[in-house]
Amino acid sequence: MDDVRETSAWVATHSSHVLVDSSGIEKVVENIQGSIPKVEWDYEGIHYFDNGPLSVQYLFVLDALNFCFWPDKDLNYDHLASGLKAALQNDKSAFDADRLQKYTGPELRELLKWPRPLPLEDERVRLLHEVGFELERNFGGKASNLVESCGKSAAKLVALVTRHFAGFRDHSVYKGHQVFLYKRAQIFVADLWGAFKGQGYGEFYDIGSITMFADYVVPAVLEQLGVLKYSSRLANIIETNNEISSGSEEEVELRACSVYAVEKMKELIRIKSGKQVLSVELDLWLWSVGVQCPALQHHRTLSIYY
Ligand SMILES: Nc1nc2c(c(CN[C@H]3C=C[C@H](O)[C@@H]3O)cn2[C@@H]2O[C@H](COP(=O)(O)O)[C@@H](O)[C@H]2O)c(=O)[nH]1
Repeated sequence: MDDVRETSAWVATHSSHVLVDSSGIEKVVENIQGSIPKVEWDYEGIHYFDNGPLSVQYLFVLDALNFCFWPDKDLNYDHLASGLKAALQNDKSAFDADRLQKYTGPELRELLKWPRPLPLEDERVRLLHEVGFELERNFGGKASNLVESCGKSAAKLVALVTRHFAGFRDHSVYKGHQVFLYKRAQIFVADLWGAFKGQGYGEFYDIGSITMFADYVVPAVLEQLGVLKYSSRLANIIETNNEISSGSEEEVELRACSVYAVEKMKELIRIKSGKQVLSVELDLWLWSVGVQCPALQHHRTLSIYY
């Protein structure tokens, strides 16, 4: 994803609140000695997988809703992944394109067995409708057709998803420049690659083109590792759990600097050890470290993008 890589680098070199510290990157790379801890996709055992097109439909619905869990302190990503899995096991047609277009907020809550309104519930429902509608209109109702039309190219799939599904168009304007982060579109590709183990619907000859997924967990991990440094004002906002608005300089810098830092880390691993790791692999390692550390404080932005 050249757009993501290039525009994130632009932010990192013009940033005012977040600094990517190259000595922090060097320390991390030294510590891991050329091999990042291997984290298996679905190490938690929470995702639906049957090795067929229904798994693709599941992952697309999952990533359409894969954002903003923190406003409910008891809700997290695991609830979404396992809730959708149970819903599908219970009713194989639950994610058919026509059904997706009809869900209401209370029905979605019921599907996930969540006892109260979900954060940004109206947006979640709107995005489900969009997925159902666009899949039906352009892809015969099936996410597997969308994937098949990309000729095993991750970059093409991200481009196609962001072209057809407005909710996946994760971008901002920063200091007058358009910045692309495409977190949910890219994680959909990574989820396919991980779930299908690089085969079938998960085979992408250019999986190396995907960047890390700029969410709210990985930036916090990078800060803990000394890779990101925050201005004292930004550090204070995060420590006191104050919200940061979507599209603000601070928010775009937190996300874009994370993409840039992971790209730099990948480059340094290659230089030091000759090993070619993928941003997807670095991301899953960093993310799994973050979610296993409940005390880690992350930035809080109300956003449909992550
Ligand atoms: N960078 C990055 N961000 C990720 C994921 C995943 C899940 N990936 C699955 C794929 C295979 C594995 O087995 C994982 O289960 C979720 N998120 C983001 O985290 C946040 C949720 O945090 P909390 O509220 O604490 O649950 C939220 O922004 C969500 O969008 C990832 O892999 N990378």
